[in-house]
Amino acid sequence: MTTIIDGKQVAASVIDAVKSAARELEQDAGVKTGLAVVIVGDDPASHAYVSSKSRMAKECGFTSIQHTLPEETTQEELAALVQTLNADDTIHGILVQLPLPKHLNSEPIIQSILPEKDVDGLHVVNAGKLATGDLDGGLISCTPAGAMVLVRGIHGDDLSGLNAVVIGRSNLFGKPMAALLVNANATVTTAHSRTKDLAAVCRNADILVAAVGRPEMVKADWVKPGATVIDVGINRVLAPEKGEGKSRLVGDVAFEECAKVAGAITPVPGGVGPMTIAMLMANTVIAAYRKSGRKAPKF
Ligand SMILES: Nc1nc2c(c(=O)[nH]1)N[C@@H](CN(C=O)c1ccc(C(=O)N[C@@H](CCC(=O)O)C(=O)O)cc1)CN2
Repeated sequence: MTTIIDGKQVAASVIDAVKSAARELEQDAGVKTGLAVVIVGDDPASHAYVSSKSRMAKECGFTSIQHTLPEETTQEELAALVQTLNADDTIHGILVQLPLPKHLNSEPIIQSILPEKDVDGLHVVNAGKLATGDLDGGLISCTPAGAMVLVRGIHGDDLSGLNAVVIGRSNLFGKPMAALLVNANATVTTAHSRTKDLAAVCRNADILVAAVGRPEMVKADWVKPGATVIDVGINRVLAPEKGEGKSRLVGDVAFEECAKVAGAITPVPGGVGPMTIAMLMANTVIAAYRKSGRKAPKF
C-alpha cells in the first residue's frame, strides 16, 4: 500500500521540538530567540506565507518582528534595514521573503545578511558549507531541509545504494536538495529542462523529487514502482468543478495517478509546504543556540 506522507504531522513534531529547545535556551541562558521577517510589496501569496511565519515564530516562543515595506522601497532602503537587523543582538534570524518586486535585486540583499543569521540558508557561505559536506556548521535552506526530513522518515539516514533524481536546479531548492541527498550517500542525478528523455531518467529513481514549477508534469509512467515521490511544486490552477473562477493547488506531480505506482508520496497541499516553515523555526533556534555558545539541537 502506498504511504501518503503527512507533512503537516511531521512539521508539527518539528515545531514541538523547536518550542522545547527555545524554552530551554530561555530558561538556562536567558536568551529569547528572535526572528525578523521582511516583506516588500503587495503579493498576496507572499503576505500569507509571511503571516504564517510570524505567527509560528510567536507560537514557538520567539521574539517575532515583521517589517512590511511598500512596493516602492528602494534597494538602498532594503539594504539599510538588513544592516540594522544584522547589528541587532536580539535578532538571531533574518528572512527576506522572495520574490522581491521586479525593480529590486534579491542577490546582493541575501548576500548582505550575516551568514549566521541567514535562516533561509541562501548566503554563499551557507550554500558552500552544504556543498562541501559541512552540515552542522551552517544553515540549510528550509524547503530542502524539510524535504530531507520526509525522505529520512521513509528511508532512514543512510541512502546507500539508492538512486535519487531531483528535477530542478534552483539555488533555493534543487542544488541544496541534491547536496543533501549526496551527503546521505544516495546516487544523485540533477535533471532539468535540458535533460534528454526526462521520463526515462525519472524512472530510474528510487527517490524522485520534483521542483519544476509545472503543474502535474510528472506522470505515473515516470515513476519507478515503489519509489518515494517528493513533490515540491505549489501551483494554483483553475478548478471549474469547484465553481466559476475557483482554483485549487496542485503540485508538479500528477498525484492521483502517481500514487498508484509510488511506494510513498507527498500530497500538495500538506506535504513539503508545511515543512518549509517548520525548518525555518528550527534554523532560527539553531542560530540562537550558536550565538549563545551552546551546542545547537538537531532536527
Ligand atoms: N525567503 C523565502 N521566500 C520564499 C520561500 C522560502 O523558503 N524563503 N519559499 C516559498 C514560499 N514559502 C515560504 O516562504 C512557502 C510556500 C508554501 C508553504 C506551504 O505551507 N504551503 C501549503 C499550501 C499553502 C496554501 O494553501 O497556499 C502546502 O503545501 O501544504 C509554506 C511556505 C517562496 N518564497
